[in-house]
Amino acid sequence: MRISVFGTGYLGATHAATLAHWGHEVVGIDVDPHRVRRLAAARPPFHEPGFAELLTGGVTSGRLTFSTELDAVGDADLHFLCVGTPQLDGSRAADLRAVWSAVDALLPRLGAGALVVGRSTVPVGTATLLQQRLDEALGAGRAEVAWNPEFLREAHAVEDSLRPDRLVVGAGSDDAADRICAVYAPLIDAGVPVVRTDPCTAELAKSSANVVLASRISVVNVLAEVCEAAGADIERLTEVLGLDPRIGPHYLSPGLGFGGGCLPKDLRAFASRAAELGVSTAAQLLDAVDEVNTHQRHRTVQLATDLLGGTVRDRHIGVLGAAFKADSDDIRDSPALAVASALAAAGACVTVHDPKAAHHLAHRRDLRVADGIDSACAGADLTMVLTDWPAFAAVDPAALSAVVQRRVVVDARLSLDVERWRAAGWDVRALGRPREVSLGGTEGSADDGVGLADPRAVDRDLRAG
Ligand SMILES: NC(=O)c1ccc[n+]([C@@H]2O[C@H](COP(=O)([O-])OP(=O)(O)OC[C@H]3O[C@@H](n4cnc5c(N)ncnc54)[C@H](O)[C@@H]3O)[C@@H](O)[C@H]2O)c1
Ligand SMILES: O=c1ccn([C@@H]2O[C@H](COP(=O)(O)OP(=O)(O)O[C@H]3O[C@H](CO)[C@@H](O)[C@H](O)[C@H]3O)[C@@H](O)[C@H]2O)c(=O)[nH]1
Repeated sequence: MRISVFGTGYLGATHAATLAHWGHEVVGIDVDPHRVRRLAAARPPFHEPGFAELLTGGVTSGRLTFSTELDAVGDADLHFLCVGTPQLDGSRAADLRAVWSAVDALLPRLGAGALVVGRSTVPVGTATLLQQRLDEALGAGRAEVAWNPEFLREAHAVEDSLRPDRLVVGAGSDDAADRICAVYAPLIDAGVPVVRTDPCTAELAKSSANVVLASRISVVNVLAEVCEAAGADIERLTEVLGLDPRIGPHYLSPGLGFGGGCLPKDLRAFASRAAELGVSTAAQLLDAVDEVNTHQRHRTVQLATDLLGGTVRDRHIGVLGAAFKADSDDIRDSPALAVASALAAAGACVTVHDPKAAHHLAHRRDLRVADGIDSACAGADLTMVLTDWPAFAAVDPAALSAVVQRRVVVDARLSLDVERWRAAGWDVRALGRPREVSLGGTEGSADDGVGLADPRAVDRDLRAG
């Protein structure tokens, strides 16, 4: 099948390469010439495990091309929309300008029977408006709009594309639904469940999933705060919750909360659209989810401040992580970066290390960037693990003791082996974990031996000099 893919970001580039892998002839269209040049040369513009191989396979087969030129769409008669739908400036709503612009660009190229298939995450009702636009411009029945949302996770984009757990096909006609299903024949033959529905339900299927996921994280983080206040342990608590088959063990990790290019903006766009539709209770619930999420960032900054005796000014903080999650270089709405930035704004000397996202920080004047864990933490009064990279969990705390000023770590992703770190003399703090007085304290560490488990002790220490 000859297919065009509009937008070649995390979603579109992965989708285009996956389609070519299945044998389709695919052209990826993007307005960003730099991105297109890289992709055409089989050089991934972002970090995504397995993507380089998939891209190279497609480009070298000749089935996968990229262009900024609309004429490259050629005689493709199925067009996927994978452009960005970020949050609109000054509003919670989604910014759909890229969607409209891609459709306007496509209009003169749509022959009779053309099918435009949305894959971007959009507010419910978008497909209906796009269909109206096509009908007005081309005449009713000439071209059809359908929605086929994508559920891939960054860091797992390739495996999620090659082996999704469901396909949602939202089309107004059986013909359109059949043509979309034909694109995914290898998946359907392999038994991936397909839900055929109308475009509105398909649009909602995607945004609703992200609303549920975001809400689940905020619920867990509320439970973590209660655990902390009550002296209970959130990790044992989520273990118990996960054993209930109605809840399940996945997506229950407490900590710094959700970020990225999807959950935060999709949550807000959903609330905004629901309000437009007159459903005000959605915003009541989802604003609370959003507030709880932001609260995790404030709590983490506050914890750092407390551990440094009430002020972070001129204190050295080694931050491990800038990406919004492990195995990604994406820093969109990254909780890690939000915390690092807030601490720098409060006067701390913040040095950040991230295995893949550091290139995004080159222009930042408020943050120093280190190319390794040791250099990020050299002389640190406080170490903070803000992204769940396995490399951070694998750090040898005894070895790190030699480079830091004080052995105090904030484990904002609850990813460290607490006993091991405590055995090496570290004071380990995490949102949701009971505040244990560290047995080894910081005695014998590179600092002056003041037990940092008690913020008042730090305060005394810092005031003393
Ligand atoms: N990132 C994910 O994991 C993921 C997963 C599922 C769904 N989504 C959804 O997919 C959409 C894209 O997300 P993303 O993360 O890939 O965004 P992105 O910012 O990485 O990529 C968007 C791309 O669209 C291009 N673009 C903008 N206007 C265009 C136009 N008129 N014509 C052609 N290209 C244009 C941009 O230059 C950019 O390369 C969003 O709606 C998002 O919510 C993303
Ligand atoms: O138990 C958890 C799980 C995740 N997170 C955080 O939540 C955010 C989002 O994580 P994840 O969902 O794994 O990554 P995304 O790539 O943003 O994927 C989400 O957003 C995509 C874009 O819409 C959807 O396609 C996916 O299905 C949906 O999981 C990250 O900051 C994670 O650190 C937690 O705090 N606790």
